[in-house]
Amino acid sequence: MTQPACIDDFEHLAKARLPKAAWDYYASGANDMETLQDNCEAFRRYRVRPRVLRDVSRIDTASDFLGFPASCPIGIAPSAMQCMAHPDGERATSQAVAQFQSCMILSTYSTTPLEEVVKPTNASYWFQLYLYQNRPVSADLIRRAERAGYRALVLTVDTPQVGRRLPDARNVFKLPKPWRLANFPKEFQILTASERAAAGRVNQGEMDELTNESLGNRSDTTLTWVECIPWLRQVTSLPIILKGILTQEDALLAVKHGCDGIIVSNHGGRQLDSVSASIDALPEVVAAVKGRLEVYVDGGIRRGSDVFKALALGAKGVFIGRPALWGLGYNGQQGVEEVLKILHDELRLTMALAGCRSIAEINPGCLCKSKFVPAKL
Ligand SMILES: Cc1cc2nc3c(=O)[nH]c(=O)nc-3n(C[C@H](O)[C@H](O)[C@H](O)COP(=O)(O)O)c2cc1C
Ligand SMILES: CC(C)CC(=O)C(=O)O
Repeated sequence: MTQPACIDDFEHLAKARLPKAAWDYYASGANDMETLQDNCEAFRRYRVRPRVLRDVSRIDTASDFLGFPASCPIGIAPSAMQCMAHPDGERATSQAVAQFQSCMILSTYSTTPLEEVVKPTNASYWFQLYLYQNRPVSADLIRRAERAGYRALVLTVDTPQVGRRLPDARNVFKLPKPWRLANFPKEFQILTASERAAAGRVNQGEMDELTNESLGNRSDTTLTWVECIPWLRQVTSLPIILKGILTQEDALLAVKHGCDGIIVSNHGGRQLDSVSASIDALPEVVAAVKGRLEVYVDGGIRRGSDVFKALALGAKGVFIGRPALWGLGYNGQQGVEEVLKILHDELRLTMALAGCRSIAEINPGCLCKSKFVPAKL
């Protein structure tokens, strides 16, 4: 292949370059990976209803993330440990997003300190948060994110425990040296198998170690609506986005608790296997919130036409997870830029061929459902 021409090409190129354990960590979903597969297939059950003869000589993809302008409504979802994909890791992703003027959500489990990721540009940076039982640790992360210039906090709510990803269990996955979870001091780092043995712990695989017991502080499995959102409101004035909402019931609770946004997401099929594809959960969430907060979606977006479909179903914007990691693994910053550019170009072409000249013109009437799901060529 001389030049990658679509997102799937980046997947193949990155796979050929990355060590197996890193590839498996990025690629895998939970258990039988039904949701992972459905995230992509569900887009194929929607068909576009194109309008013609509408002067599509100028296509405008300008959008915004929480009011901050963006060149198009495609942002980067938080994914942990990006230095395994490329030594420049999160820095490279950030540079690409800055060039592209869109939005990057940085994972708590970044392999680059959060302060070194934000660029002085018009791009938006949001910080993804896992809350720990040891709340001062979380409060400290929030204050650092505020000082560094992050514009929103994204609380991931679908991960009270980490889903079981079988390839990681088989590989006994651990973050390879010299990389570290750069937002935490040394005592929070992941133990190696021998360190675990020395500490007398059962060797149950690194992912279990990483989060269920993890970081010396333990992810807080006791989180509830009534406790954690008011706590967040008390420690920060940044907008709060909940990531991992899949039902109208929880969407309504997000509205009730004064959240600023929702990301409809199943964590890229990595948490509870057999939940709905995110694009299938989107309409009920959009209908429930009735415009009272911003609704974004991630999961399975591999084409500009997928972005178009998500917007038609009411998403304010979309986030991509693995495609950015593939671009990064293939060619660092340039690879992520190419991934964003291809999706942007595809979105623009879809809009032109569907007769939509601006993001505002994309609406539910642009889509219909199809029972026929074409086989992937
Ligand atoms: C390797 C990997 C690591 C991830 N790490 C995080 C994380 O640290 N925090 C988080 O909220 N979501 C995390 N996610 C989930 C993504 O933010 C996003 O929901 C998902 O990747 C979207 O699906 P897609 O990969 O099909 O685009 C991760 C996903 C992947 C693939
Ligand atoms: C360390 C993990 C919990 C990060 C994550 O969210 C993931 O791997 O999906």
